[in-house]
Amino acid sequence: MTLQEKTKVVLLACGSFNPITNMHLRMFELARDHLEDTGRYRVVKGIISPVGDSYKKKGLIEARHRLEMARLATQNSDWITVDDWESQQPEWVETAKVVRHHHAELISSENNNDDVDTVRCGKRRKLEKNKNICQSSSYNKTGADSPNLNLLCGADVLESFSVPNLWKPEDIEEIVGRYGVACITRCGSDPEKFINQSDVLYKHRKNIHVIREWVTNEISATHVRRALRRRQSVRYLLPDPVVSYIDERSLYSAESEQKNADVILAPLQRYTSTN
Ligand SMILES: Nc1ncnc2c1ncn2[C@@H]1O[C@H](COP(=O)(O)OP(=O)(O)OP(=O)(O)O)[C@@H](O)[C@H]1O
Ligand SMILES: O=C(O)c1ccc[n+]([C@@H]2O[C@H](COP(=O)([O-])O)[C@@H](O)[C@H]2O)c1
Repeated sequence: MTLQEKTKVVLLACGSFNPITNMHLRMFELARDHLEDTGRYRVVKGIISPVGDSYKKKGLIEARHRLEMARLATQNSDWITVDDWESQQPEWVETAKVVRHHHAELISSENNNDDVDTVRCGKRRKLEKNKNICQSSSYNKTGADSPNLNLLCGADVLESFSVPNLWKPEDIEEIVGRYGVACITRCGSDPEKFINQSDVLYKHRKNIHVIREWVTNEISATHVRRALRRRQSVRYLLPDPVVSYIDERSLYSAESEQKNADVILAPLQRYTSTN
């Protein structure tokens, strides 16, 4: 298969990123390697979409800080970018809607003959040095292929599909059926088993790429926040500029961890109240 015949893929990661960790960045690299190793895909862009404050997760600090940390973490990447559309919405937005929004943007960039790979991350000069992406950009202009948007997530998110009142069944169907998922394994997770046990996931199993992280790595934002509260070092768990950003503002404390402590998570609140 020639480069031009490969399907272009954009990876979209939705989450709290409270704060962004090295594992969040690694997810993108793992997924790109895995998809490109199949010989069928070209991963042209990664998007990080931090959730808005109205998600109301316990300990969630303000989106402006989470966005800034994500920007600092990706400032040297030539393909991963941070998008604030989701976090700017006045209410919490279902992930299916976030995926739909980014897919529509992608299609509209293609239709406008924009350079999909560079138009929204503003790193044109750097990207043009990348031969693969440069070739894929010129190919876009022919309109001959249409890009896929895959939701990039850890196995915990896939497994959360079965939590009652957390996800709407039609949203799950849309995400896996219409767009597709790139799922990174986590310690203690068994995504293949989970897919087999779920009728909707099994039906769309060809759209779910399970990507094994062989160097099991349980860096989690929860662990990072806990270490920060205990004044322990988080260096090498997070990019250095993110560590400095947190330290300079003392962003995480016992007090910040109590944010939303008595509030119900937005999706649970929304779906429980409409049942
Ligand atoms: N160690 C990890 N391995 C695989 N996926 C991960 C890992 N850490 C985070 N992710 C994934 O990154 C995405 C964003 O996750 P999120 O911001 O909730 O990170 P988190 O570290 O799991 O957060 P928290 O500990 O606050 O729940 C999710 O899809 C999540 O599954
Ligand atoms: O769309 C939904 O129904 C839905 C239900 C629960 C969670 N999500 C999204 O999944 C992500 C989970 O992030 P986190 O930090 O709670 O693991 C976050 O982006 C949420 O908006 C989405």
